[in-house]
Amino acid sequence: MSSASPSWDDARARAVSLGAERMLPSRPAAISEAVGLTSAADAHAVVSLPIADISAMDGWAIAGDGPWRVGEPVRMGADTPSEELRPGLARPVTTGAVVPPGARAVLRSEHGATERDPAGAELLSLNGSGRAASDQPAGRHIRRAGEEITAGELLWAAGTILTPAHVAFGAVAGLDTLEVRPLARARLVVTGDEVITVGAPRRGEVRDAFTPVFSSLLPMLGLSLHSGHHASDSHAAVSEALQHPDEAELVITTGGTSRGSGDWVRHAVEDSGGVIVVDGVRMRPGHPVLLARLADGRPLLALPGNPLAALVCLLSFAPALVAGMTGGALSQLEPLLELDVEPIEHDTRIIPFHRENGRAVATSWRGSAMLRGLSEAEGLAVVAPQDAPAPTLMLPLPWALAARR
Ligand SMILES: Nc1nc2c(c(=O)[nH]1)N[C@H]1C(S)=C(S)[C@@H](COP(=O)(O)OP(=O)(O)OC[C@H]3O[C@@H](n4cnc5c(N)ncnc54)[C@H](O)[C@@H]3O)O[C@H]1N2
Ligand code: MOO
Repeated sequence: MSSASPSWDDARARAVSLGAERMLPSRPAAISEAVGLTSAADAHAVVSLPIADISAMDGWAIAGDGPWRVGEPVRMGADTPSEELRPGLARPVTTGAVVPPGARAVLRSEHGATERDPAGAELLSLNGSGRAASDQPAGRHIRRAGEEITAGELLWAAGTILTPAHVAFGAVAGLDTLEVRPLARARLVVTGDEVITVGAPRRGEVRDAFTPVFSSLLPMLGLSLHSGHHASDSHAAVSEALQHPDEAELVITTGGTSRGSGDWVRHAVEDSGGVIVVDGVRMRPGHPVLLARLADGRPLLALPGNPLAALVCLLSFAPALVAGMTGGALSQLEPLLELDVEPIEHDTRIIPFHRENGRAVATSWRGSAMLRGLSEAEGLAVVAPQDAPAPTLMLPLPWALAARR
């Protein structure tokens, strides 16, 4: 970490700007493929919801006062009733059926009873519970056309990350294709001569913590894993890995960020014509993290090798890069009340926490090489430094909801 290292907040803002230099091009996508992508344009309802006045209950559309003479059932589908329902008439409807013009209300099936008159016509009257409920004021159980949204109204704004709820809403409002920005593809470069990828490590080795999780973790952050590489701890190997041309829009490295004899990322960036944009961050863990613009213009997020530090930095800065690349912004973090952690002087502390009896408790397993605390965590507490006091915030874990039942 150099003396010019930014605060955690400043580094996140710089990551957004770095990403915005390489905004992803937009493309049309089928709505069924849009969850997790970013909307590149404002989206508008094609139809009003509901599209017509429809019944909210199974029962009868009624006009005037009862008893009512019962006509043909209204059928579901595009063949909608056009004939005026005159006072004294009723037509059976199911939930969602278009009510005929002239209908005053829908009488739900529990509240009416039918019988045949001597001439064989079907007559509908309120039954006991219908009379007790006095349930037929005008408009009762009719969902009015456009009561949720009208055709042409905004569904969501450009820059929105599309959730299953957006996609379901867009589908019922008549959309088939959306203009989106796709997931940015990341090239992952894991460095370290001691890092092994299978089996139990021997003394002096460590098992790679990152390769097994990045392919599923990156999509939770708006990225996809384009390719994974393992580079040994040499200037040549790390330089080659950083300069390798491919379709990835950004590069993520792990390890080799500090200033030891085996740490080559900083040199490899600079010697190949890249520019370090953030040289360490005033945060613990994770202070050696780097952000750079590679010689070919692609952003680089260089994560420290210690596993907790690396994942904390990934969760801190990858969403910021993605926000920049997709024309979005970082959302405000929620305050995390009642967490008892001492701030430190200059650095933001980021600590996994879980809840015990409803209270947030910081993990004891908070060492930057430890994953034990993170594996039990519900979120990360972001504790502002003493020299810039601010409320403790919660950085969500993207997998936390999926881990609950
Ligand atoms: N003289 C100093 N030494 C260190 C400082 C410092 O400020 N001055 N900072 C320490 C901190 S904090 C961190 S974090 C690390 C960052 O180091 P690097 O990014 O250079 O990472 P490495 O040295 O390559 O590895 C650190 C540690 O993590 C293990 N590791 C690496 N890759 C993996 C992997 N894929 N899976 C699991 N574990 C991994 C590696 O074996 C080391 O134990 O620097 C400190 N030193
Ligand atoms: O900053 Mo290091 O990342 O504490 O482990």
